[in-house]
Amino acid sequence: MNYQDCIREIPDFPKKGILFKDITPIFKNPEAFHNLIEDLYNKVKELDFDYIAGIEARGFLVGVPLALKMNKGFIPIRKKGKLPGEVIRAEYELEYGSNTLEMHKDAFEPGSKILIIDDLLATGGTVSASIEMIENLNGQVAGLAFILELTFLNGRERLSKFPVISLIKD
Ligand SMILES: O=P(O)(O)OC[C@H]1O[C@H](OP(=O)(O)OP(=O)(O)O)[C@H](O)[C@@H]1O
Ligand SMILES: Nc1ncnc2[nH]cnc12
Repeated sequence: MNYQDCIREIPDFPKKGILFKDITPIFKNPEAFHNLIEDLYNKVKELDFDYIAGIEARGFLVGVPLALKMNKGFIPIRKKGKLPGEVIRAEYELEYGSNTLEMHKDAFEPGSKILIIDDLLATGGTVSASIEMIENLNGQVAGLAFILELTFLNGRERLSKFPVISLIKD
């Protein structure tokens, strides 16, 4: 089964007016899940990076299997209050609200090259907060990869400094 056919749309979630793209059916179908990770792998394999950073929660679903396949370390970027060590934080706005993300200050060695992974690019607020934290910790952002890009929200425009990969544009 193609992962492209496993994304369903749920209107008015989590707020009225938002058309929510639900990726959960991909992970229920091993063939679709496999195809997804294979496609992502083929798109990012030319990039030069040391670690994959995944954004909680849906970024973990794709970041962890990809990191394992590519023999790279995985770094979690989490919502506030979840990481136990010393953290750096960044506040941000997204398509349907605002929040705070955190990373461990010692998550990677200064100068490391990091590929950021998330499931979906909407306004780009979430990934921009992640870039800000990585750069403040003296990391180099090697690229940004997503399953799905909502092009009408123009998130890509604020990310023009970096290679941006998305498997599906909507
Ligand atoms: O480009 P943006 O407008 O910032 O939106 C994209 C973000 O929104 C969703 O996360 P959400 O905060 O809903 O969290 P979840 O992954 O924990 O469900 C999605 O997984 C991205 O991280
Ligand atoms: N429309 C949407 N569907 C799923 N996740 C999202 N994150 C931000 N906007 C979203």
